[in-house]
Amino acid sequence: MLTIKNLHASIEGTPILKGINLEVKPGEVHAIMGPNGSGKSTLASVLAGREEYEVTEGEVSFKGKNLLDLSPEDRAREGVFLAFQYPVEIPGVSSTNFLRTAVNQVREYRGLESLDAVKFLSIMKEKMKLVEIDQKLLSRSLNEGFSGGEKKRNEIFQMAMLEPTLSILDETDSGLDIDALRIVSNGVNQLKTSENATIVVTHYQRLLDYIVPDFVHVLYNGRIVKSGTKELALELEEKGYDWIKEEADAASV
Ligand SMILES: Nc1ncnc2c1ncn2[C@@H]1O[C@H](COP(=O)(O)OP(=O)(O)OP(=O)(O)O)[C@@H](O)[C@H]1O
Repeated sequence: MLTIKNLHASIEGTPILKGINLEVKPGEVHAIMGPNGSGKSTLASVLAGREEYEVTEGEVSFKGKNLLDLSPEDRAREGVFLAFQYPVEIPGVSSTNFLRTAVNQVREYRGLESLDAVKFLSIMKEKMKLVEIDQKLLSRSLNEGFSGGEKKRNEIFQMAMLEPTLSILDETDSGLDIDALRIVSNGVNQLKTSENATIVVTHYQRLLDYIVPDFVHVLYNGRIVKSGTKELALELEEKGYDWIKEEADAASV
């Protein structure tokens, strides 16, 4: 579904991603871990098409198309969803209106008919249960004044509504209380099918007890320097990153 080959990307002339290779197949969950500043959010942003980043080398194919050729909007329409590390506030636009527009745009792109208000609200009610989100929150301006945890929960609610093929969750666990972590993770798990895939960027092994990954990758200095199964996350929790940094630094000399 997603094939990343030798991806290099820079921001303001500074190289951040220095040759990422990754293959994600339908039905898989991949966790990306790694020290602060290693490039995890940059990778998520480059995949979503954020324009501050310049891809200087490499290829990304998504469902057989060249992802890098598509605008951020078309990537979303194709089914790429990025849950932000810091969700943006959009004053004056209610979550409900924002989502109805987004959902209908995606449906139009996929050749499906638009949802009228009644149908939209009934789907919304069903998905609200999934992430236990309050209706009151959704009638407020998008993310405006939402607590950190409410923003994250709302991101997963948006994901539930948009039914993406590839979801990229950038530190969705940060700022969540213990119950919210469980609720958000349950939501992600229930949205999992054999056709879609998830990339979870996280610092904490704890999240991976809930969202169990098929693969864990360690990003360091703009490259994936180690990949393994969920046991790798446990090993990192126990041993930290120094041993991986040493291995990677020794290999690059
Ligand atoms: N405008 C910029 N100019 C130069 N360097 C930048 C710029 N924006 C980001 N960076 C650098 O890019 C590197 C990668 O950042 P990124 O946010 O992708 O890391 P991360 O792995 O997600 O980190 P964290 O775990 O702290 O969230 C960091 O060293 C950061 O300082």
